Amino acid sequence: MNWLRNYPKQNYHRTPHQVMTSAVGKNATGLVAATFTPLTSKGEINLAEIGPYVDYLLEQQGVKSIFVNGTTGEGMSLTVEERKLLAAEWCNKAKYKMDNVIVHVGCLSLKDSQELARHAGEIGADGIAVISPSFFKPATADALKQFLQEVAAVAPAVPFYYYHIPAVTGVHLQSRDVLEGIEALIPSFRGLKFSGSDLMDFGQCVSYSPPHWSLLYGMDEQLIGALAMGANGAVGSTYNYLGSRVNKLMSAFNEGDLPMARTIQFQVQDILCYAMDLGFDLAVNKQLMSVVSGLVLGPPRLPLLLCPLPKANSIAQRLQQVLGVQ
Ligand SMILES: CC(=O)N[C@@H]([C@@H](O)[C@H](O)[C@H](O)CO)[C@@H](O)CC(=O)C(=O)O
Repeated sequence: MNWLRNYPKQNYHRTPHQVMTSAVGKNATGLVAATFTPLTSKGEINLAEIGPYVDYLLEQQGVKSIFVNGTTGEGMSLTVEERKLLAAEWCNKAKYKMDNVIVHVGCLSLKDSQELARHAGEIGADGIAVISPSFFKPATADALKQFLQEVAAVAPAVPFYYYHIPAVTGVHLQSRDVLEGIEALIPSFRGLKFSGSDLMDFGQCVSYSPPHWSLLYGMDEQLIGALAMGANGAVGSTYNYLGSRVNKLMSAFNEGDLPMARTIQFQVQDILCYAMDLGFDLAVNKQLMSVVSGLVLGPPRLPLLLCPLPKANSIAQRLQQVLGVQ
């Protein structure tokens, strides 16, 4: 009995971690790196670094799916034109190599979101994701669903994901309310990227979801909790440089080796606690990725400020110490 909220009961008997194939495209599962956007030292997008970035993720981290132009990619700080050029280059370089390229197309303007969604369909993206508008915020889940529906409608053949990240958008609508009846509005709807800490809301989303949706979790520090709730995969910034270790966490979890999965989760937490004590934001995260990977990712875009190198070096050192422990 669902006594938490008064939702109509669904009877999907969903098997955790398994996603059925769907009529529209393929679903994203497993580990997905939310990519940083390479910029030149002058702050222009640096497309030349994208090919090496894709190869780094595949060869050094064993990460086969990416989520581009999202929060980590500073998507909301880029122009529509820049986002198109970046999305096209990520798709081009990942083609035949990666499993999934999901392009985040959310904007404050519905028209801009539609333009990016249409473009993502044209360049062969495997999926699109949309965040809630956050300046004028939707008053209700229905208002948000109308916005999502209008974006999805211009790219009906592209799998669509709703992207929930309340700490950044300030939109605290329950995702479960957003999912209610959504496939009737958006036939291409294929899942949720949930970057919130409310595991009860996430659990209710899993409980409601049909087997052909993917439920992807986005708070890297507590992934194991979401896996226990039935997440099909994870999207996050730290998988850029911790992907190889977190792949082991996922395998351990799937094999029922909870002590191992927990050990790795605690290692991720150790690194993040260390970083947070020093002050951890996207600018620090981006610099850390440059230090760890050797990729030239450049500065963040204003209003974010460049992270001093010694700070990123110090976190990278901690990361090496922690990863040295098997
Ligand atoms: C607020 C934020 O940036 N969250 C990250 C996490 O990966 C986050 O960096 C990590 O859990 C460390 O706190 C992702 O959820 C963001 C993300 O997937 C994206 O870039 O779209």
